Amino acid sequence: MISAPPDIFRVGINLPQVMDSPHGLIAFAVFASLSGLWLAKRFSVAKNIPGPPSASFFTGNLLQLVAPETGRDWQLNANKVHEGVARIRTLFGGSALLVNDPKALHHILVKDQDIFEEWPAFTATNALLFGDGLVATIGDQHKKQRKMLTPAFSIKHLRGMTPLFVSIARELEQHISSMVRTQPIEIDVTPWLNRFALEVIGKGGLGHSFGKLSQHNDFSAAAKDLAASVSVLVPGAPLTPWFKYLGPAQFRRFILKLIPWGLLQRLVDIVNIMDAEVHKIFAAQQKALDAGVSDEGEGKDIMGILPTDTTSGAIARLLHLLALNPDVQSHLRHEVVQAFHHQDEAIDFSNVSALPYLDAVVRETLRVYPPIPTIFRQALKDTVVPLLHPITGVDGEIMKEVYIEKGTDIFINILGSNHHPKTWGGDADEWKPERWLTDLPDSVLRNRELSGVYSHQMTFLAGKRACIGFNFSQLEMKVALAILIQSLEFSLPKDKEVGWNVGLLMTPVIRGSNSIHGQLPLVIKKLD
Ligand code: HEM
Repeated sequence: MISAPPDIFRVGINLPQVMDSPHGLIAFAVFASLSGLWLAKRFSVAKNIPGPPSASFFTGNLLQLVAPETGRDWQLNANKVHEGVARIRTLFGGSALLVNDPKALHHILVKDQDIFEEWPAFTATNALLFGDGLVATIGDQHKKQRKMLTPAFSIKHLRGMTPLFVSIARELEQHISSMVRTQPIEIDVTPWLNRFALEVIGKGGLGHSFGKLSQHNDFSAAAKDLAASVSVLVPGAPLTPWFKYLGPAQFRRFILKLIPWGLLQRLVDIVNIMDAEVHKIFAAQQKALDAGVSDEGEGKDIMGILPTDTTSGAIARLLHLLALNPDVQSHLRHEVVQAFHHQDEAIDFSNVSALPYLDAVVRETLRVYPPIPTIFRQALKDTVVPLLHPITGVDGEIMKEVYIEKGTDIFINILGSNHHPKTWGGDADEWKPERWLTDLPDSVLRNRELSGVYSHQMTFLAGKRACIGFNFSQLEMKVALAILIQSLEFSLPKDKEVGWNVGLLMTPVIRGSNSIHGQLPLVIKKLD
């Protein structure tokens, strides 16, 4: 088993600390010169658009944006103070736009989606880590791959997969129940939820089991560490498109192995573990196909999608909120027990999707706490983007639209969009499941600019690159909750405070542990 050196995931590995070590300093110098060239053209971007003051010439506002403990509030406030479009500072005086205005987002993600493409650093990083799958491609190649994958996420397909989801959730419940049978105990639920989500994607998507949920496996540990490792390396992301010019994959791996930086080495290990497992899966599938074994109904055509911990993070957030709000937890348990009477076979796609309170809890959780807070885009040419809510420029001019130069980086503020007070009202920041049980305000229902694929929110984004798995993930969350909540009660540990760190994904951590390694300790009691 390959495991991470203990201090790799400490919060302290951020840009300032990297610069404290000789290796970090050399890496930073290379990074700085390349990034300087890369950013030279960006000094003039959107000068009249107001934004927060730059915190540092070297890193602008980037370290505030991704600061583990405070980044979430910073992202929310930046768009509250500076309304729907804020100019933020990036590396070496460069600028980018942080956007949450509904009309601007509609243009960027839907209407003018061909002008705003994925960040090259994002697709390049995905290509380097996972190969040329959907998340690493753009343009026609992306369109083609997406068209091939879409049927695998249809409602018809998900209906067929529901019993499989139920049986995996039941396996999870049984393992947890066996640990808490005699008395309530504290359990870190993150590895369990991660193995659950992996098994759901493995069996549901690839027809492949990653092993028993009760057993540690390297792949699941690698998947769990992946987002944390990549998040810490985000400030170096502009370098990744250059990295492919270093030579073939074998050579690049050789070069990486020479760099004595624990975090990078862990990332190489993670990629190697995933690569080996994916090759095993391909070989097994090829064998099955050669033997004429049908894969119908198991959704093996979701091949190429890497399992992520977005959904396991969302389930963790749901359990944490239920532990924080025992009344909501009891109400939810009552609804689910009434509907299913502890009988797994009573659960199907339609009835688990239609439970009003379960649905409200899930929608509100995804709105207030989107697992991915920010997504990046880049303008491929000069363009003008209209605003729903005009802003006041630095020179006092009222701006109903913003001019965006070719090459401008756009930070889609998913979090800020879901909390927009002019859309969701003055209580937008509050977690209130009951908001979904009454009529939503006109500012939501009659707002044609709210183009998110899911429930008027940006959580799964909008347009041609919106999350293809959002129905899959809804089903997974609802089935897991419906099974766990019937027989288990979740409460908070007395001696630990859980916080959620910002990164590429939101990650639960124990406050004061100084680690970004995901942990969510909950006290779990078996109900009679
Ligand atoms: C709560 C859980 C999830 C959230 C919040 C989420 C969110 C997102 C977001 C925001 C994007 C857009 C990324 C971008 O444009 O750069 C995305 C893309 C994607 N998601 Fe999800 N996702 C979730 C679960 C899933 C699941 C369970 C699957 C697969 C089974 C999945 C598969 C994908 C794929 C393949 C893409 C790329 C789509 C494309 O480029 O066309 N997601 N997701």
